[in-house]
Amino acid sequence: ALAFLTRPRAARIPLKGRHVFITGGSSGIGLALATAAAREGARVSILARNAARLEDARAAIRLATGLDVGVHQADVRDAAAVARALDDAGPVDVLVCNHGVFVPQELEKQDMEEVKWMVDINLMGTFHLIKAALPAMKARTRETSLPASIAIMSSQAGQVGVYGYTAYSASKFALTGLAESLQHEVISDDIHVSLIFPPDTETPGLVEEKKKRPELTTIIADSSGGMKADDVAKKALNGIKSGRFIIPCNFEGAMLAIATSGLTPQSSPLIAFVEVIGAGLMRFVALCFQWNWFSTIENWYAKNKKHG
Ligand SMILES: NC(=O)C1=CN([C@@H]2O[C@H](COP(=O)(O)OP(=O)(O)OC[C@H]3O[C@@H](n4cnc5c(N)ncnc54)[C@H](OP(=O)(O)O)[C@@H]3O)[C@@H](O)[C@H]2O)C=CC1
Ligand SMILES: CCCCCCCCCCCCCCCC(=O)[C@@H](N)CO
Repeated sequence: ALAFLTRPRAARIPLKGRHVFITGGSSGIGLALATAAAREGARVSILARNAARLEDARAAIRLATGLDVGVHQADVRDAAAVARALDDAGPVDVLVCNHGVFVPQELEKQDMEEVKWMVDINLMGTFHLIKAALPAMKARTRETSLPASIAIMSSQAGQVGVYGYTAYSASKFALTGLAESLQHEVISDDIHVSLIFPPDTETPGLVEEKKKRPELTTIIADSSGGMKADDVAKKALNGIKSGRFIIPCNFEGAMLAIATSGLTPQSSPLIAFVEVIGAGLMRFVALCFQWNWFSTIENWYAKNKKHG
């Protein structure tokens, strides 16, 4: 019955010879994705703000793969600059909206400027990219009769709210609403939307984040095992190629995906089966995690005498 029910229908999205456009491709997970996609024979373009870091990334990818990637300098907050970059790059087959910023802080202590900055880049930047890329992507799937992909980098903090991440989690949860609605709108063009949910991942961004991260944020985030950027990139590309809507990256991520499966699209009958069977059990496991997190917060505040 699930094999009949699951929608959208399963797809195989080839990468070889196709144009993969990756934002935030100059660092961390984006750089790992660009390198892996180039290795798979894709034509890769990367976009970021800092020109020097883009050139360093291009050199690193050439060193690792012997292949050249296209670089585009733009701020995703600037819709016109994003449109120009996509125009220069040419029609895209696989759009990876990976750029992102994160500064954890209790909302009470965080400036509204910083909240807006995270939402503008993580959420509005993704809107700018999709708006600019979509017309040419649609024309291209009609032309080539090959399925295309729009992949969006979320985070496990986009599946569950975490102490210190009010702004960041809000920006990432919002991407789920965007992605679910968008999948309805683009399925008839054979475009498959993916949401990627990594745990803490060793990147230059994480090194910066850890300098400021509240202790409780780190304790709760440590509930999920850390990963290397190359491993996240591998999981992400496999998920994109299989046209998966939800792409978890580690074991905790697989549990989170079941616990939060709700009304998400699902093209795999096998995973749908695990979701149907696992839902009740994973809700129980989730309650145990929340019990543990609230106990930790309570004890931490008791110890540090920081009651509001
Ligand atoms: N590392 C982690 O622990 C996790 C990361 N993620 C998500 O993965 C993604 C990548 O993270 P990570 O690799 O750690 O990040 P890094 O900080 O290492 O890299 C971020 C990339 O995004 C680019 N970028 C940032 N702001 C903009 C902007 N306004 N316009 C264009 N490009 C921009 C950066 O280039 P430049 O600064 O030059 O613009 C850089 O290439 C993010 O969306 C993040 O939220 C999710 C879960 C865990
Ligand atoms: C049903 C049972 C579920 C059990 C597992 C729960 C684990 C949740 C941990 C949340 C971790 C959030 C990490 C955010 C990383 C990130 O995005 C920042 N580093 C910024 O980039």
